[in-house]
Formats: sequence, structure tokens, C-alpha cells
Amino acid sequence: MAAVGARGSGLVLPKPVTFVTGNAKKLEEVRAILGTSIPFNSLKLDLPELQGEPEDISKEKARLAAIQVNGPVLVEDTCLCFNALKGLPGPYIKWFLQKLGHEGLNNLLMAYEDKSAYALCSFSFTTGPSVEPITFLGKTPGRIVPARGPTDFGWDPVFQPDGYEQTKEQDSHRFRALALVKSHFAEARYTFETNCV
Ligand SMILES: O=c1[nH]c(=O)c2ncn([C@@H]3O[C@H](COP(=O)(O)OP(=O)(O)OP(=O)(O)O)[C@@H](O)[C@H]3O)c2[nH]1
Ligand SMILES: [Mg+2]
Repeated sequence: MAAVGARGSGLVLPKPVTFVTGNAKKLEEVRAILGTSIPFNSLKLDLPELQGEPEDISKEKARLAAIQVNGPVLVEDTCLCFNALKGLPGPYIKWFLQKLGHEGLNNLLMAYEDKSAYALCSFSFTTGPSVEPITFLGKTPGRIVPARGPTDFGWDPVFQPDGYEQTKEQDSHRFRALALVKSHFAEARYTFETNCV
């Protein structure tokens, strides 16, 4: 590990964790979910994204972010996967949404009875640029519906989680993945040489 030493039984990291994202809404949700459980700074950077499987994309984002920050980083990649399309658009949902809009996302499934989908959040954490990132996944099953509700975050209006009347739930893909991140931090008992600003 890139930890510089041990204080008590936890690893001592040279810097606070930096959550790297170019997405203000993600940052807002991460702040709300983590509260004060994991002290972190944020950095607005639009990192280049690999093509491929969600976990690999997330890990590569963490590697690139750790090089830029030169310290511990947390990143996240979010997918919206349509079962009828074998998981696509998946990690490419940002571009599909930008080009097709909510109605276009519904139209992609027009030829299929199966409207089921899932949201997948992949957080990756590394203590520094030379350390292999660890990934934490959170998944919410649901289905694609005609747009409804608030339109302030991406594809939320067309994704209805299973068992919920509305298109947004408290116990989300992000919430589930961050619960695993919190458990990891609790087990590792990281402490920091310098405080967050
Ligand atoms: O309705 C939503 N509810 C969510 O919970 C959610 N989480 C992400 N998104 C959107 O899905 C794409 C992911 O792409 P993405 O993971 O690459 O994010 P991003 O490029 O915006 O930021 P980042 O990569 O710098 O962190 C982007 O269009 C995000 O706006 C969401 N939309
Ligand atoms: Mg992105």
C-alpha cells in the first residue's frame, strides 16, 4: 500500500482522499450519503474514460486520477443498463442521453417487451498512483418508463427502481456502493497525516 506508516492499527495516508468528478450532482449525492463518515476533498476534473466493462472503466479512472492528485482518490462511474440490449448503453449512457434524450432512451426499447434495466455505480479507491485500485459496486434493478418527475439529474426521470412508485429512491445504486466504501474505510481504519481543507 502507499500508506506511509501505521498509527494505531490503521494505515496512515499522506493526504486526505480526493473525490474526483466533473459531475456536480454526483458530488452532491456523495456528500449527502457520506456525511462526515469519510473526510474528503473534491476535485472537478473530466477524466478520459476507457471503453469496456464498468469495473475496468472505474479502475482506470482511479489510476488516472491518482496520477493527477498524487495521493488517495475516490472516483465513480455510473451505468444504466438495458437488459433487452444485453447491458447497453451501460457505461455509454452519458452520450446516449446527450444525443437521444429521455424519449430516445425509451425508443431504444420500442421493439422489445422487456423494459427492465439496472443502474450500476462503480466506485474505485486507491491510496496512491502506484497502488491497484479497489472497486465497490452498487446496483439498483428497475425499468425504463416514459419521463416523469424532477429533471435535474441525468436519466433519473426514465428509470423507475423496482418496488418504488417514483423514479428516485433513497437506497440507490450510489448509496449501496458507498455503504461498501464505508465498510472498507471502517476496516482499514485509515488516518491522515494532514487534514482535509
Ligand atoms: O439520473 C441519474 N441518476 C444518477 O444517479 C446518476 N449518476 C450518474 N448519472 C449520469 O449518468 C452518466 C454517467 O456517466 P459518468 O459516470 O461518466 O459521469 P460524469 O461523466 O457525469 O462524471 P464523472 O465521470 O466526471 O464522475 C452521466 O450522464 C451522469 O450525469 C446519473 N443520472
Ligand atoms: Mg464521466
